[in-house]
Amino acid sequence: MAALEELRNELDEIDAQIIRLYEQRMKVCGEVADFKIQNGRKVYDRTREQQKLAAAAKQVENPEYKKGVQELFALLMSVSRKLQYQKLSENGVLGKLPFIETDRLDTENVRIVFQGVEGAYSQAAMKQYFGEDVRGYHVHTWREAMEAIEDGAADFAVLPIENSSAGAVNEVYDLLVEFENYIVGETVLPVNHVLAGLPGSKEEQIMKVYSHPQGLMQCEKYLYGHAGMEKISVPNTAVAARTVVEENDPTHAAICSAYAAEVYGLEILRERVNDSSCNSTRFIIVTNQKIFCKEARKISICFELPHQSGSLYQMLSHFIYNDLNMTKIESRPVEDRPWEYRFFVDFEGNLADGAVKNAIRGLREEAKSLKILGNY
Ligand SMILES: O=C(O)C(=O)C[C@]1(C(=O)O)C=C[C@@H](O)C=C1
Repeated sequence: MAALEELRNELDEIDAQIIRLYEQRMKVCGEVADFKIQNGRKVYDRTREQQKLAAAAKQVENPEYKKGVQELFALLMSVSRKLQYQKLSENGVLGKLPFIETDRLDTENVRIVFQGVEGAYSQAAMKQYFGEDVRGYHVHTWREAMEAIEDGAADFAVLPIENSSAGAVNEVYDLLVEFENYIVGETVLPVNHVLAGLPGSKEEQIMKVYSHPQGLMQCEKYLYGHAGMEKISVPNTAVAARTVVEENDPTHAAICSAYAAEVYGLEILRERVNDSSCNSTRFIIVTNQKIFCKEARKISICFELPHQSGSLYQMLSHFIYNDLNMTKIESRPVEDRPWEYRFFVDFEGNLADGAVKNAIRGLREEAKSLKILGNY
């Protein structure tokens, strides 16, 4: 058997050839890009790539290596596309993104809509972002808040998108796809729930607990330890507090904020019933204009992918090759297409950055549909 040193020398020689061939290949890819710039052709050619992968597999003698060769070529073509998009970007043919850059958000004399009633966490988030004196009003559902923005009845909506312990607020993700509204800001609100009941009632007496499903989820451990408490979902934590007052029953309580308890004249029976001591909710600020601020640092997009092996991997390569830091990925089922998914990705960057334009161009060509949800 050959010594390791010898085998390594052999590998070094093979690798030197691969490197030379790689350089030759990339040089030709650069020429392909020049041709495409001149002739207005798209960088990504799915049919050609599929043919290439099939042809490469055919040329492999040892069947055990077929898969590896295909993976290698998929990667080579992905790197080739990155180089080509870079060239397109340098030649100014990447086209403008349909978003207008602004110095800062105009938040003077604006009207804000939030879901819930007086005392809702969304209201607290609104005040945290826009200030105590902001003009806000509430609606019953997140959909109504989105409609108010689309119709121009309000300038901004404040919607919860994610909780640190219960995860994504799925319905809001779906509404972002359905409506032509865009994210322009975000704010993270620490969420400390209390158990609140009628004045004079006691924690031991409580048989029914009202809250938003997310509120119940965030207090699962506490509720598990109090098995006698029946959990009842209502549209909002502040609605839960109001319901307790309306029902006027000392065995009923709400999981809500201390502020909601105060607004509805309830007594706090137990502080901090949330499982996590750092429980917090991220709220997004939504408007109907396609705008982004100069100093915006996060981009949210969503896309659907062709139902085929490796398509997500290829999409994600656009972040890697453009050095963009992806901070979050979520998936949601696509309506009426069982087992197909839409992906929601957050990544760091500004829509005016070359690397971002480059990545979005690539993503747009490869995805079945791509929507930029906002830069904030
Ligand atoms: O043939 C092309 O049109 C190319 O751009 C070259 C190439 C490759 O690297 O082989 C790269 C991107 C296309 O999607 C297909 C193939």
